[in-house]
Amino acid sequence: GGNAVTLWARDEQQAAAMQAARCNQRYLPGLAFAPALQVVAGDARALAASAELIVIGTPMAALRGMLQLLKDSQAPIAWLCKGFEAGTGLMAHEVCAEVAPQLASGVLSGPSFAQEVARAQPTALVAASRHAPVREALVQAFHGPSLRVYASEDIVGVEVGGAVKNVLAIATGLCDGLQLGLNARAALITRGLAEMTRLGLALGARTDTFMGLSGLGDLVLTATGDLSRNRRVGLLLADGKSLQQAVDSLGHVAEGVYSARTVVQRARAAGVEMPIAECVVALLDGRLHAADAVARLMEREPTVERR
Ligand SMILES: NC(=O)C1=CN([C@@H]2O[C@H](COP(=O)(O)OP(=O)(O)OC[C@H]3O[C@@H](n4cnc5c(N)ncnc54)[C@H](O)[C@@H]3O)[C@@H](O)[C@H]2O)C=CC1
Ligand SMILES: O=C(CO)COP(=O)(O)O
Repeated sequence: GGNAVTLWARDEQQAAAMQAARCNQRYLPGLAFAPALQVVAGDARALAASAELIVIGTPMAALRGMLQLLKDSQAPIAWLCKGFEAGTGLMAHEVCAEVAPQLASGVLSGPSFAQEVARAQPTALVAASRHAPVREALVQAFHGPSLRVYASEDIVGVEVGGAVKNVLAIATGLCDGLQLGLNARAALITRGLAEMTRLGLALGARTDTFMGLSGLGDLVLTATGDLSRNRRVGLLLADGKSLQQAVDSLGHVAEGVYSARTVVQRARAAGVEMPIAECVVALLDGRLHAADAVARLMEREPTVERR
């Protein structure tokens, strides 16, 4: 978008290699950096002091540490993480409220495989924050010819959508790997969306958010798109790989593996039924075989169709 961007990396050697090659060989090979992008390592706090907008692009597990590092920043700050924090079960904005409540913060989320965004393929995102200046800064910085950025005040809904769709993508990967059929996949996505919505409403989200980019949008993308790491975990498990083998063979983070338990724990605490997510956790824990998971879901009592 013509903005001057500084990419800070924690690994000095990696930063120097990217700056020299003008490319991220490991994650986005063959895609040249824009001239306005500079890659650095070193003192992140000092760098943040002169930033107009800060974006944290790490897995959920690193968010707390990054917020601690950047907690004195004056600039609006947003994260890209999709998950609930393992151990605490907190959403990203709740982690921020614990670590740095004074920050003007938010999340940029929605259906967006990094490879496609980097190739400037058309993509739509949602910038969610309770602070109007953060929403405005994100739209102004990222909205452009290949990226539409919609604003939302419903950060709870957007973060629940981003976390739960990863768990459901593992389920649909399993479903497709076991060749259960297209009907089964459509059923999983639809009833999964109902689970996501129920949890979101219990945590204070708005219903319409789940019909939006970070709900239905990201669920459809991740559950059906083979670029998804979470979907690939499901496919590998269906192929008989252990969870460790599946995670090792990805070489990238699959957030659903780490947030599935916390999603289910928060649902139980809120009195929300999430049978598909419960099956994913039982599968990941090795307490259930895939074939038994199918039977468990199909043998549930008949009920009315509702959220
Ligand atoms: N890759 C994708 O297509 C998309 C990813 N996301 C979300 O963005 C988040 C990050 O995903 P990826 O970039 O794919 O993950 P990744 O595993 O590639 O990690 C991103 C970067 O964070 C760095 N990092 C890890 N731990 C760190 C720490 N403690 N301190 C500083 N840096 C650290 C890694 O070295 C890496 O360079 C996840 O929550 C994911 O769900 C959201 C949309 C699309
Ligand atoms: O969140 C994503 C796309 O919106 C990326 O999904 P995976 O983490 O499953 O690759």
